[in-house]
Amino acid sequence: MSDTADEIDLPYDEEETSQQEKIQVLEERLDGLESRNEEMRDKLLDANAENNKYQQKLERLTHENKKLKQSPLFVATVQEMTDDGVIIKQHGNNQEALTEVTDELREELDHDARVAVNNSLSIVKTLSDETDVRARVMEVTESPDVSYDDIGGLEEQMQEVRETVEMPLEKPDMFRDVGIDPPSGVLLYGPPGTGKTMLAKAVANQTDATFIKMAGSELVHKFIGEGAKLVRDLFEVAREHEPAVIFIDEIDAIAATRTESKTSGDAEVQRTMMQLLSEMDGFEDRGEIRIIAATNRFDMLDRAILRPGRFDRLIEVPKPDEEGRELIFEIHTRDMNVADDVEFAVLAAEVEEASGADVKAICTEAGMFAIRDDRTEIRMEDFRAAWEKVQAENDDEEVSKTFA
Ligand SMILES: Nc1ncnc2c1ncn2[C@@H]1O[C@H](COP(=O)(O)OP(=O)(O)OP(=O)(O)O)[C@@H](O)[C@H]1O
Repeated sequence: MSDTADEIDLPYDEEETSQQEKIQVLEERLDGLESRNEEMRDKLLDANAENNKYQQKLERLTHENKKLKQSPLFVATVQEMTDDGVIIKQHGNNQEALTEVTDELREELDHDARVAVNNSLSIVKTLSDETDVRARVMEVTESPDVSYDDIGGLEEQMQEVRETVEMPLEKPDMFRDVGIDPPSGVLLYGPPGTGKTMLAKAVANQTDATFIKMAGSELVHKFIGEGAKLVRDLFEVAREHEPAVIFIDEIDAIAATRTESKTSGDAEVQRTMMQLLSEMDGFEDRGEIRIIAATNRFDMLDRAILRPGRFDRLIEVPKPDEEGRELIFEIHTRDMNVADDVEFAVLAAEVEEASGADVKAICTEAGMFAIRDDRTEIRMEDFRAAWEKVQAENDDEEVSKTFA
């Protein structure tokens, strides 16, 4: 292609063509070039979008890869510092071991120091104090910013959570006067991304309670040997923060049906679950603490945790129906600049099988599509393209879970 005006090959004979003809020919050429330019620009945008998609995929896979490579650490306490190395005692199984350390690490260590060790019992890092581990697995929010208005399509579930968690916190006297015990624990079960965490946060917000969240999988997989102790800590932190709502996510990780195998991992899980049950059983005068647990794997739960006095109120949180999806679209687009032609009822019908979390992702992605197209208004086509993208991402996640 020519870069300078001198090099341009003119589509007419300079001498013989009239001025009028020249203008016409040049205008035609300009039109052609403009439309080519437009085409190239579209292609470039598509390529950029594609590039973005692969970039995101790459990031996700890199993250997944990193997660897979991180093996869990065990917690131990330093018993003795000897010339031959450091004697540590593992939590959980109380096994002692002699391990070598570098001079730098030795300086940081002391008798009774808590350390994290890897599979071969080498010290990986020192844990400064108890709150360190606590902070890693416990999320404490004085006042979560989710209200019932932010939840779409779970009317019945909201009603039930309000009766079983909110009422006992707000009107404990009523239960006493009537002479019944409020339900001990409430178990929310259903597919991922359907609003279980939101429900627990909203009830804490409504009752001005502190929201304390712990994920079952972190309890048993992050710091092996600490599970039971962390459960004790969890209830202690709740007592310190009354009124409080304890939310145990992925409870199946600590309360899965007992397996026959007696691996140390299983024993650890058992100990953690026993601690949870004993905290709940011995929690007669629970005061202003309510417990909500959540799971995506109801089928895997050990029935022991569902006995009366434990998680004895079960609430199913399903994927939203069409009406629910429409409400969730409305909630998540409250602050978005949506074009007049966008009809959430139509979209809700189209995004069959979408969870609440999917609908939220669609709204954010639709906004991204508008930005990419240099627009500030989000159109119907953006939402549709976003649904395609969210579906593709969900499929990718399924694949990486299968290979994990
Ligand atoms: N019913 C809903 N109404 C409004 N937003 C929702 C709803 N369900 C999910 N969402 C959106 O999806 C996000 C994830 O939902 P949430 O964490 O409550 O799901 P969950 O059921 O606890 O999922 P998981 O089982 O994966 O922990 C929320 O932050 C919210 O933005």
